[in-house]
Amino acid sequence: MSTQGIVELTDVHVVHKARSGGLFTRDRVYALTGADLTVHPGETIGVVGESGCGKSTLARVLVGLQRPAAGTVAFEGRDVWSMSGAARREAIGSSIGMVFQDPSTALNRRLPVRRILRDPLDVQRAGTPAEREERVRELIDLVGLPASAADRLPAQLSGGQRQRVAIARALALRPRLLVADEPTSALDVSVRAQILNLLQDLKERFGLAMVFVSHDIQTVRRMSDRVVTMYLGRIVEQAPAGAVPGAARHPYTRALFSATPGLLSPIDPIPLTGPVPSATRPPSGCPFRTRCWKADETCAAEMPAPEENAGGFFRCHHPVLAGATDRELITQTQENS
Ligand SMILES: Nc1ncnc2c1ncn2[C@@H]1O[C@H](COP(=O)(O)OP(=O)(O)OP(=O)(O)O)[C@@H](O)[C@H]1O
Repeated sequence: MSTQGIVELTDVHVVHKARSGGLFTRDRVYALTGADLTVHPGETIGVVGESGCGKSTLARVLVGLQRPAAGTVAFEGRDVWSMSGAARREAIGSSIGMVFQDPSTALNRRLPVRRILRDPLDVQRAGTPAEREERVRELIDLVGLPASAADRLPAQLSGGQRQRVAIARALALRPRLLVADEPTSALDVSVRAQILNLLQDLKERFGLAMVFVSHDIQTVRRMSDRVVTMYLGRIVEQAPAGAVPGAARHPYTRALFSATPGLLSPIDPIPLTGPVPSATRPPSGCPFRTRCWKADETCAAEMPAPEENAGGFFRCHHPVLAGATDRELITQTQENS
């Protein structure tokens, strides 16, 4: 795609101080390493990977909440971390909204919904006070809440209604991109589909781009145009969602997807053996090598360079065959173990 991205990450690294028992230690957590990602107008990117692989960190970098240790984050072509704080907040507020996992903690519990939704409009001085009131009414309607919700406190709403408020707040300033970090995982199973449908409707209605972080691979695949696979702080593959898992070349993407019931032929999943290494001491070379049935000394020596595939890329010295079936992969696994 040649259009300018809404957000563009170039070689972004995030390193945290490690904590143990609430105290900082001398260790470093390599939460994000060398991330390159461009979010184009109108597309949905799904981010998958096991717990702790850096999905939330990536989401926080994309919305300007996390300053990288190195690399650049450009919004609409402008490097946001070289801007003043006020200019950055304005650039972020006008282009990106974020929905967090748990609306109970993301919303100010002392404020009624009307105030929660007015807050971003007041901060950015968006229109006259009367226009802001009108926008609040419009937002409540947009997310399918009754008008009476305006006067309620978050605690007086259900979990699903609270997440609708959080989505309305994220949309208040008419962003071009919505970043949703596990937006349904704190909700009752019965309302998850409604929230996903709402996000999908809003995306289509306003032509929003969306970055969708989830543990639920089926949902990611259904909602997304492009799937980004993360492992231990690295983006190891990007592929068109419709082509995953068949065209995915990274063994980790294949293993993740093969463990999802209903996606591939119903045979044993490709085993992911061994523990996930610590993000404070990632393995040399390819981070996945300690769990990969194809790893050899090359994998220990160097991180694979990105290789183009199906409109995306993968980073692997020994990629799986495009289109290989589960059974072939399992056979490869057995032959190589
Ligand atoms: N503020 C922080 N201080 C120290 N370490 C952190 C901090 N935030 C994240 N980490 C660590 O960075 C790594 C990436 O965390 P992140 O939350 O981005 O992963 P994730 O894939 O979103 O995980 P999950 O799916 O469990 O939410 C993990 O090892 C995590 O423990």
